[in-house]
Order: sequence, then structure tokens, then C-alpha cells
Amino acid sequence: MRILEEKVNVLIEALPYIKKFNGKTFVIKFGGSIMKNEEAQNAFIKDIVLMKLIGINLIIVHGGGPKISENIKALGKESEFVNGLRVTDEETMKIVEMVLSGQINKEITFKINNQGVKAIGISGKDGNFIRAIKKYIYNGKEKIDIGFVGEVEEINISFLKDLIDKDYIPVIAPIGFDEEGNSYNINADYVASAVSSAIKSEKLILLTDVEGLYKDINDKSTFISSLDSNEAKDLILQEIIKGGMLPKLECCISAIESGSKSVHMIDGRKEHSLLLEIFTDKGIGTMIKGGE
Ligand SMILES: Nc1ncnc2c1ncn2[C@@H]1O[C@H](COP(=O)(O)OP(=O)(O)O)[C@@H](O)[C@H]1O
Ligand SMILES: CC(=O)N[C@@H](CCC(=O)OP(=O)(O)O)C(=O)O
Repeated sequence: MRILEEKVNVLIEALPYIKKFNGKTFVIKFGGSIMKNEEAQNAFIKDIVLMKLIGINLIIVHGGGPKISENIKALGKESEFVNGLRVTDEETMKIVEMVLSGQINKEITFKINNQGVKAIGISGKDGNFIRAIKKYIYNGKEKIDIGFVGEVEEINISFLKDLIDKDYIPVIAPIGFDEEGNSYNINADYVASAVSSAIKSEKLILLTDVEGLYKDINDKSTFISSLDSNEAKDLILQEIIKGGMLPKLECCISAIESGSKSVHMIDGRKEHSLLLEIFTDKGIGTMIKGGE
């Protein structure tokens, strides 16, 4: 009897959120660091299907960094990163496309379609979707060339809206193009943030391999469950946030400042973390809201 009551309570707690989010659009980034966990990946697919069936429009952007590195290693080469971005020569770009567009994108898309919900896998090269420009890194003194690494210049919003209007879940591989015929490798957080900004999504949700944001990653008591974009900027200015979290947090701030209502960073290793964040009062990760 108690179990039944608990189940009913879960549904009742979710009801206002279900009403609130019906017809709204969420952009969800599925990070490569959690892809090796099969259970978490299957739970993610189920969460996506459920959210779509209750009327939320979804756009998925996926990563795949670890799998790209594995493939590069199999060729006897080492991956090289500058400021968290992969140095991408011509040969590396071919591997990036093969892994992201050819493999991971199709795997996720197929799994969603198999559950009876329509998904369509695209990269930024399909439908002129992500126009990119070459990204340089500045180290204070000079401009560093890291090859075919891009940043988003323009998102083809009407193409995206057409897919959503036809009830598809677009599943996006973070690869861009330019008019000269170049392909670009773009960090998936940047693509998710740019897509979220372009369509002014209700939520941008980044699934990663950490519970959320800590003031000090070595002290679990410093977990931050909610902050606004000004507080997030302060953490960066004070150099409290470092490493892989720095570009991620910058993406969150940029999405908020361009019109996304909220950004959530959640632990993709935890099964059904998406549902727990969206449909419970307390949530489980870090939520960033617009500044006052
Ligand atoms: N202050 C912080 N709070 C949370 N995570 C942090 C922080 N500083 C660094 N990190 C690291 O950032 C990592 C997430 O970034 P990243 O590896 O780029 O994720 P992904 O592959 O999902 O994009 C975490 O695994 C964590 O170790
Ligand atoms: C330029 C750059 O670094 N691109 C990334 C693209 C994949 C990605 O972003 O994957 P994760 O989300 O799993 O890190 C890379 O080559 O690894």
C-alpha cells in the first residue's frame, strides 16, 4: 500500500511540471563521457521518449570525445587538446566525422526510433544546419591554430523548426561547414548552447559525468544546486571554476544571456537523472537561472 502511495505521489508531484512544459522546447546535450555506461544510456533513451510523449519538444546534441580518442589511438596516434579542444588535422577530422556522424549519431537516433518516437539524425552539414568559422585559441600572447576546429557562426533555425513541427526529435552531431567546403569539429557543449540560444529554449540541459557544479571539486559540501548567471560569472572571474567545467559554464551563461530560460547541469551516470531534474521539486543537479 505504501509503495502504491509513493508512486501516486511521484505522479502528483510531476503534474504541475508536465502542464508547464507541454509544448515547450528543451535542448539536451548528451556527453561522451557517459556513453560507455549502457544502463544510463538506455535510461536516457526512455526519459527522452517519455518527455516527448507528454508533449515536450526535444532537441538532442551529442558528444563522443572518448570514442574519438579510442579510434585515434587504434591508429597508433595520440589525441592532443588545447584548452579542452581537440587539435584536429585532416585525418583526425575524418575520424571525428566517422565516429560522431556515422556511428554515435545513428546509434542514438535508431534507439529512439525503435521506441516508437520519431527521431532524425543530422550533423551540421545536413540542411546547411551549422555554418561554422575556424576557431583560434589565444594564449595571451599569440593566436594558436588547432586545425579544423570550429565555432558556430549561424544556426539554420527554420530547418530545425521544420523538423520539430513535423514532430521529429533532431539528434545533432556537432560538426559544422563553411562555404569553402571545409568541415569543422565543434565542441558539443558549444553547439548545444548555440542551438538553445537560437531557438530561445525553455531549458538547456547538459548531461555530464559529475553531479553538477562545485565551488571546490574536491569538497562535496560545496555543491551548488542553484545560481544565477551573475553569480556564475563571478565564480569564473574569481578563477574558482577551472578545467573542463570552465567552457561548460561559459556555455551555460551564454545560453541564459541569449534567451534560454534556465540551464541545468546534471549527472548522466545516474539513471533517469533527466526525469528527476525536470519533474521533481528539488531536482538533482545544478540549475542556472537568468540574472535579476
Ligand atoms: N568546479 C567544478 N565542478 C564540477 N566539475 C568540475 C569542476 N571543475 C572541474 N570539473 C570537472 O569537469 C568535468 C566535466 O567536464 P567534461 O569532462 O568536459 O564533461 P563532458 O565530457 O560531459 O563534456 C567533470 O568530470 C569534473 O571533473
Ligand atoms: C573541438 C572538440 O574538442 N570537439 C570534440 C567533439 C566531441 C565532443 O564535444 O564530445 P564530448 O561532449 O564527449 O566532450 C572532440 O573532438 O572531442
